[in-house]
Amino acid sequence: MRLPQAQAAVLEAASATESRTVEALAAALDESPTAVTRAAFELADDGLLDVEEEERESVSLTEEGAEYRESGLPEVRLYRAAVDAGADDDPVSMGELLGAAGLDGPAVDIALSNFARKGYGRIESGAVEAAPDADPESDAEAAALDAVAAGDGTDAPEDALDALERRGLVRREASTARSVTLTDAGVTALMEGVEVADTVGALTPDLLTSGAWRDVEFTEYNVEADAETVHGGREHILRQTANRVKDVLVGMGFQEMEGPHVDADFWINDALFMPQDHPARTHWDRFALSDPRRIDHLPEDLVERVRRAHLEGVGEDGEGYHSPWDEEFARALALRGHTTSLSMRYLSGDAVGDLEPPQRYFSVEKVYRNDTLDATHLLEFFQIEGWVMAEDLSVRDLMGTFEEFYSQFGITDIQFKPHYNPYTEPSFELFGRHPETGEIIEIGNSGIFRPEVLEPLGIDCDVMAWGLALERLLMLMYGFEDIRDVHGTLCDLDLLRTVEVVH
Ligand SMILES: N[C@@H](Cc1ccccc1)C(=O)O
Repeated sequence: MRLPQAQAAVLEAASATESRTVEALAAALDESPTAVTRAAFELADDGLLDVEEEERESVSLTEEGAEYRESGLPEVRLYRAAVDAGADDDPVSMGELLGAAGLDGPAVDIALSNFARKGYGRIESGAVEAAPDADPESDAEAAALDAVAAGDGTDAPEDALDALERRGLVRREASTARSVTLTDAGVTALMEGVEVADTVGALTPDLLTSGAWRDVEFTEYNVEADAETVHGGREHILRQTANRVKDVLVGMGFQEMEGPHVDADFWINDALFMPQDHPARTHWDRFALSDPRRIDHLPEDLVERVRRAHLEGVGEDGEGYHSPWDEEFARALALRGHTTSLSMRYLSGDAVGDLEPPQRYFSVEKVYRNDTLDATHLLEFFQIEGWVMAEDLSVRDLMGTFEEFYSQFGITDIQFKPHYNPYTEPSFELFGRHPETGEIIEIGNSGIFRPEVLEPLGIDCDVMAWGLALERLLMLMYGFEDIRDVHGTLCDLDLLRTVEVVH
């Protein structure tokens, strides 16, 4: 039998009685593991070799983990120092113990937070009390560190490894281990004799520059042989969906807005008739900038008209807030909490000049909120902002627009709930049903801008507007239950690699 060089070598190095790992073969043959793997898969496809795959976990120490294995875990060092100083009888001052244990910098916090957790004692008003019966010799995490260093970390107790991983002291990686054994057909082939075919398996720079590629014989590709999975780059599903949303809205006659992520409160709130003492304008909810702290340029006339609307309202029997309105407050810079700031910039004429009805604009852009992270909230997310400016708009137009928009994503059962926004009247929240849990989740907020918003902007027709959450749309389309699977530091790479595009 004639085989390409790599396959012949792997066949000869494999054994019928003992399975050999790809790594061992690669070392013995002085070949790369990738070349051996490829040859093994090709031989397997011809029935000459069995390839066995095993998912393995490997555990290794991080730099910090190695350091603590040398010097002891900070909490263990604190405990030993405490017992030496008699803290198992009487509390001893922490400063003294830290010195004795040689702990400083970040190790101090680490020692303190793990000391109590592991039952080594208590720390109260700066004094340490050591638990007399604690036993640092049987510290499970220290033992697991030793096991990992000795190379048999995968045998260490799972909860100790979990704790070490959370502390950043060990790294756990999954890998696929492949090993091969000769099949009967492989043994027969070897006995009958294997010749190395004089073929070239891969084009090299040498072959190209010397021109030798013209004369050599190339190995046939076996496109049916199994192969290692190579994950190429791929558009993130969130970006993919954002682009689809843009296409849909452009298809519905909308133009795209763009503008700053950091903006003046004037554009984010004041132009929207949000009172300056509104709870959402406190430092709790927004990410304020300290440098630069304020915007230099605001259109003066507009500032004056917005100020008057806040104080007195608009129209003959208008009602304002009658509370002070501070221009400096309006100039403060923050990361935008919604993209309605862009709508204000466009509607005011500031972005692209004065606009005559009818007009339709949208953006699919990031917004930032100081929320508590959970399955449906992130500190930053994408908002699908949009507005339509026309004579005589009604709630029907608003609902119809959403029905048309969401139906393009296969979502046909959205629900509306009356809502309150300082800047729209009437206002509606939108809800959709989660395809997996059946739960009704909020997907957006909308309304028709109030005269108090439109009049200062110099607009005398109707404007309906909305902000929809892109991530929530994604949840409805794909059935994701935890938004952190899709983005953020904990996202599930496997899911992102394999998720199918929904059409
Ligand atoms: N800004 C609102 C959405 C919205 C935009 C425009 C009009 C009405 C509502 C939000 O972030 O929830």
